[in-house]
Amino acid sequence: MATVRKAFPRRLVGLASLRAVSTASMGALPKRVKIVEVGPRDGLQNEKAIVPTPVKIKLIDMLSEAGLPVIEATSFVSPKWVPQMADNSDVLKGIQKFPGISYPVLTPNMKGFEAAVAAGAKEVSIFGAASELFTRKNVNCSIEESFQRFDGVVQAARAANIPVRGYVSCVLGCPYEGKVSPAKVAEVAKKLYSMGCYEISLGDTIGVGTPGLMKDMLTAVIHEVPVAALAVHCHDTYGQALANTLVALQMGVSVVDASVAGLGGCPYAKGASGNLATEDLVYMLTGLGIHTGVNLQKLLEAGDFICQALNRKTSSKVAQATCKL
Ligand SMILES: CC(C)(COP(=O)([O-])OP(=O)([O-])OC[C@H]1O[C@@H](n2cnc3c(N)ncnc32)[C@H](O)[C@@H]1OP(=O)([O-])[O-])[C@@H](O)C(=O)NCCC(=O)NCCSC(=O)C[C@@](C)(O)CC(=O)[O-]
Repeated sequence: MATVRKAFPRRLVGLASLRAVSTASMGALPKRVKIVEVGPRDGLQNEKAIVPTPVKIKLIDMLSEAGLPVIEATSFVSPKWVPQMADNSDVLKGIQKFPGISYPVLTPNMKGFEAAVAAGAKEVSIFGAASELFTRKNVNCSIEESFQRFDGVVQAARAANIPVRGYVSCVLGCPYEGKVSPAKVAEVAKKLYSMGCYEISLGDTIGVGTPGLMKDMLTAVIHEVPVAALAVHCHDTYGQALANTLVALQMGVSVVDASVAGLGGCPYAKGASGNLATEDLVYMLTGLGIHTGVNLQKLLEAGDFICQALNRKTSSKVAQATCKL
C-alpha cells in the first residue's frame, strides 16, 4: 500500500519555538552541521538484494534535491567482495551533479581510485580501522598494509587535486576483538590525517558505543587531530546513535554521517545494523536551532522512495511518526 505522509511542518514550528530555552544549558553546540549522507553506499552495500542502478540514481538525485551537502554515492571495491556496488561507474556517471554538493566514493586501493576517477569522481574516501581483525576481514590485509595501499591513493589524489576523506572503523568496539582502546583510535586517526585526509570520520561500526565511551574516545582523538577535521559515524544497533552524536556535537564536532531511512551496515561487521537515520538527525538538529540546509520534507520523500523500492519499513523514528501506511 502506498505511504501517505501527514502534513509535517506543524511539528517543526513547535520545535523552533523551544529552541532558545532548550539549548541554553547544553554547552557550546555548533551553529551549523554538515551532514554526510551515506545511505546510497553504506546503506545499499548491505542489502541482500541487488538494488537496480536506476533506483540508486533516483535516490541520490532525491537526496540532492533535499539539500544534503555531501552524498557518498558508491564504492569502487571488488565486486566479488561487495556485489551490491558493482555498478559503481554507472551510478556515478548517471547521477545529476548539483552545484555545491560533493559525491565522494570509497576507494580502498589504486585500482579503485583509477576506476573512480575514470567515472568522474571528484572526491574519494579511504577506509581504515582501529582493529587488526576487522581490517583483515574488511580489506584483507593488516592495518599497516592498509596504510601502504592508502598512501598510494592519497598521493595520486593529491596529484589530481582530489580531496580525500578518511574513515576509522570500530572506534567504540569491534565485532571480532571486542573493546578498542581510545589510544588506538587516536593513533589511526592521526595517521590518516597526517597522510593528507582533510576529514576523519570516526565510525561506531557496530553501534555498541554509549555516550561515555564516545566522550573518552573523542577526548583521545582531539589530542591528535583538530576537532574541526573530525566527523562521527554512528550505527544505531543499540539505539545509542543520536545520544552519541549529541555528545560529539557538545565536544565541538560539526560533521555527522547519517543514512536516509537508517539504512546501513558493514558486510564485514557481524551484528551491525543501520546508521543513524538522517531524518532523525535533521529533526534533532532543527530542534536545537542548528542549521543543516536540509529540507526535511524532501528527505522524508527520499526515505519513502527507497523503502518502497526495498520493500522494507523505515528505521527512522521521524519517518514512522509522520506517516501512516
Ligand atoms: C580491498 C579489496 C579490494 C582487497 O581484496 P583482495 O582480494 O585482497 O585484493 P587483490 O588486490 O588481491 O585483488 C583480488 C581481486 O580483486 C580485484 N580488485 C582489487 N581491488 C579492486 C577494486 N578496487 N575494484 C575492483 N576490483 C578490485 C583484483 O583485480 C583481483 O581480481 P581477480 O584477478 O581475482 O579477478 C577487497 O577486500 C574489498 O573489496 N573489500 C571490500 C571492503 C568494503 O567495501 N567494505 C565495506 C565498506 S567499509 C564500511 O562499510 C565501514 C564504514 C566506512 O562505513 C565506516 C564504519 O561504519 O565503520
